[in-house]
Amino acid sequence: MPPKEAIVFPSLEDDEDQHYSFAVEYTGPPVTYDLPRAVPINVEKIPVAAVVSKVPLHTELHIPVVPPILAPDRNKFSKELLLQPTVSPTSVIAFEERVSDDTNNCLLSGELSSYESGELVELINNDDTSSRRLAACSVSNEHSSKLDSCDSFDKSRGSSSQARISNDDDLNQPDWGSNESVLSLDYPSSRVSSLKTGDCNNESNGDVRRPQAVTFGDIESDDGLDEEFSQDQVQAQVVRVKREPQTKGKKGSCYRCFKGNRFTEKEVCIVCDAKYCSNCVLRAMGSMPEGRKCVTCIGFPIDESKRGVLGKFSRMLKRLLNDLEVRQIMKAEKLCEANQLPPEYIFVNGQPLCYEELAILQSCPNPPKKLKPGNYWYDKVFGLWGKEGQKPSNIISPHLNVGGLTSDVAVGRSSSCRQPTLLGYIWGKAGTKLVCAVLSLPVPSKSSNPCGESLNSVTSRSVPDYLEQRTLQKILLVGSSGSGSSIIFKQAKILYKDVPFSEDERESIKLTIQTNVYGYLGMLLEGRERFEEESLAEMWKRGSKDTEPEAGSSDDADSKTIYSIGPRLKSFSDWLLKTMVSGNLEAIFPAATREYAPLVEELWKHTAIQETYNRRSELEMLPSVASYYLERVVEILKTDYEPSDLDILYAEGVTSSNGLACVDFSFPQSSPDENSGTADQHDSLLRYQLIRVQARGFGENCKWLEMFEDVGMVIFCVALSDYDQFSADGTNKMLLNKKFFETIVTHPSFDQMEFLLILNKFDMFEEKIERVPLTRCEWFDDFHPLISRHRTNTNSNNINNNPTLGQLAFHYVAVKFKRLYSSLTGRKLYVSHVKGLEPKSVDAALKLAREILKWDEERVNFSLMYILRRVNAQEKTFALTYLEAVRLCIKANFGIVLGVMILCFIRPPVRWEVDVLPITFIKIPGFLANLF
Ligand SMILES: Nc1nc2c(ncn2[C@@H]2O[C@H](COP(=O)(O)OP(=O)(O)OP(=O)(O)O)[C@@H](O)[C@H]2O)c(=O)[nH]1
Ligand SMILES: [Mg+2]
Repeated sequence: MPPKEAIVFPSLEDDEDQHYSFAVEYTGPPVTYDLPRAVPINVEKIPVAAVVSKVPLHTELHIPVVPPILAPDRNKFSKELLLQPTVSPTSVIAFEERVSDDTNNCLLSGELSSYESGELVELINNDDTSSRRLAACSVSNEHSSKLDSCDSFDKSRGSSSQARISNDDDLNQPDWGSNESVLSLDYPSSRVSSLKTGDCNNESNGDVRRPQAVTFGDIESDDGLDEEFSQDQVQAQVVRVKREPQTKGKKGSCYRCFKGNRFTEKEVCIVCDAKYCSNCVLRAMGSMPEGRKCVTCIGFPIDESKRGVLGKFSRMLKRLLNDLEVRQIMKAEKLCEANQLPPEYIFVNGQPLCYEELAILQSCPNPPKKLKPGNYWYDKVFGLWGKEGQKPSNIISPHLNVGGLTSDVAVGRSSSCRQPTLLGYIWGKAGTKLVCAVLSLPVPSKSSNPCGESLNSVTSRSVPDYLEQRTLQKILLVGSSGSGSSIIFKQAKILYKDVPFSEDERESIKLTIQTNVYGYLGMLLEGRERFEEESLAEMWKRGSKDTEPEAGSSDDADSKTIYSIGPRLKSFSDWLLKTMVSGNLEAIFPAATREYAPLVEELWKHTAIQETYNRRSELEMLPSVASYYLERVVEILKTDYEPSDLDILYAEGVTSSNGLACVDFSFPQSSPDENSGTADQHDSLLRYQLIRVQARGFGENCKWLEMFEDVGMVIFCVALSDYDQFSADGTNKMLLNKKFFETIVTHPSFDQMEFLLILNKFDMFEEKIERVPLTRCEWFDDFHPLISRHRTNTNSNNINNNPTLGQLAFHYVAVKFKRLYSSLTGRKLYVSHVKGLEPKSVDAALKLAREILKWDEERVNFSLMYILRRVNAQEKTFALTYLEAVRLCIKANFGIVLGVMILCFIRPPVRWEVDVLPITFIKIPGFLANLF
């Protein structure tokens, strides 16, 4: 019997007929009737002292003092079933089960006092994610004695039980109470009050043959049990026993119907390895709240050999269930608490981990990959990680407070990997890279860089900074609200990431989209009301003018227009508008999608809404993307809706509006037919990081801007279509953009920084400029384009011969910004027009950003890396200062000549001149420079 089922019974040699009750886990077939529920309590939060029954307290009576039960040490105990003393031989009073898992609410608890023997009780976990069924049973003294002597229970340890039932004779226990009192421990008094104390004490009660006394072994009490809880014993307890299947037929057959052979397709329980055929699997596994487990295995830890299959569905499940169900089950299987890796299975430097340590390990920037139970060694200084007795398998984040030994000992286990700290950050060095490649040794990822940070001196730290810059180029994307920065960010994800959005992201984006769609619907309903009022007013006006209202025509008929809806839809519409106004739209999800889908469908198909939708251009609040979703409103508001990449791209509110979002990517290699060379291949190896921050995210006076001074360039995003828009205080939005642009480009953090201005929403701009003059914005009041008479096609792309008005206006706006930038910084601004909704357009703009970075790099590349390779550690400080001066000169557009002059004037060591000067005049191709 596994320890969790250990039940403690008193020795009752003296009374063979005595009956006692206890709770065991119910393992029979599913029951058809509703089970009474035992409500959980969280004992951690309610330290409860013992409740003493209403015994007449004699002065000489010695009442045992029971300390409050503290939270169990989760490392010490796996599972224990605690039995409270029974009062009546045929009823169970109370029990509780401790489950050692990684939650704080690890206590299951219930009360069986009112249940008959054999009756089932559903035991609910505190977080309501799992429940257990227990049967109240009664056993004879004989059986209880057997249970008492059961192997799995080591009475002397006292650890498997919190409460022990005893008879009068067993008085050699130190803190046993009076033979007249009944105590209950770690149980709220309110609940304990259900104990029929009278029953316990009243000897005249026929049910009670003998008064009972209880003693309690507190988990962490210091009442002499400490020695008993030796470390070894505690460790012994955490060995989890593999659960055996309930039934087993002939070899290869289904464990439930006993049909089939080993070739029959079967689904396997990840706990007990029971195999079920497709006819039985759903019956045997139920709704699978913890994935593929028999109903009776729910709550049990998985068989560790099956960890690899967690979350990987079988073809059988896919056939039996729909996609959504399979995904939910797989998600639960991977993420539910019961299936998480038990920390005590992982030994690091000889010591088992505790929950906190495992959490640290798994959440560090560079965690071990595919962590499995076993013995590992970990070098805290270098972050080397490997299986005990083997070479390092990868480099994880260093300085994690996990495992037993210091790094010295750990390194001793694999001395070949030990490196003196004096070497500094060695991973960037070509030699190290080569050695690692030859010996198949792991190399730390860039994210595990803290290692380098903490080890290096100030001078040597600059070296990897240069190298780092060359491998991960950071690009800051900024723009004021509505400029389209988040759409560009999302486009980058979709364009350059293999998996742009994770399952979880998609799930939350789905809710966002559905909320948005309700919002758009609300705007339509608002518009409908307005249009209805307008047409009614018009009707009445016309009616009073043209004809007298016909005698007998009802008021109702008069007050109907194409925008009118029936009372039922009207009340739904009123409710939705009210919810929107109160800002509670999010609160009605996800129930809304289920409950209101039919109403939404009816509403959408109604002529009144369709007519309103036809006039959507008049609804100012309705964003242009709204129609994309409203066309598919019925499909989107269904529960099984799965957003496509395009849906996500168009969705508003997906990237946090004031927060920071970043994505790492490489530009994919161009297709073979495109003109690609070695440089292009090289580019696909370079990593870029796009960091998107919205204006609000910089805080007051852009105080957080300093955080981004290590970026390689800034992309500033402006919506071209803002020129005729005004903010709430009446300021033109283009002027607000201009002001924000000035703040950013003149910020000291971005001194000498390259800027690319993206003039976004070019599609809207081209369309709008035909209707609304650009001069609507006072900054553009001198825009007087010469328009060719031969201009026939407004969308012509032939910008040189016959530019469209939109193109002319774009150039004008671009020049305005360029002049502004030049006047503020004395530098050149790069500008690109973009249609944010078109991937190609965004791709072109981001590739332009890459080119700008490259030009910038190449200008600086001439000698820096070359010099750095040649100097020794002492010369490094001087070298770096020197090179920085050259770099700044070049960057500041003083030109190469000046850079070289400085090289000559400052007179670096002679051998540098010999090495460097000749190369300074040779442009090192980007890919060569990156090898250094
Ligand atoms: N027609 C058109 N719409 C665009 C374009 N770029 C963005 N939009 C839409 O403009 C709206 C605002 O774009 P976002 O990318 O969310 O703007 P933002 O800079 O993130 O601003 P906030 O969302 O306010 O933080 C969205 O509805 C986009 O779909 C474009 O080039 N053309
Ligand atoms: Mg946005």
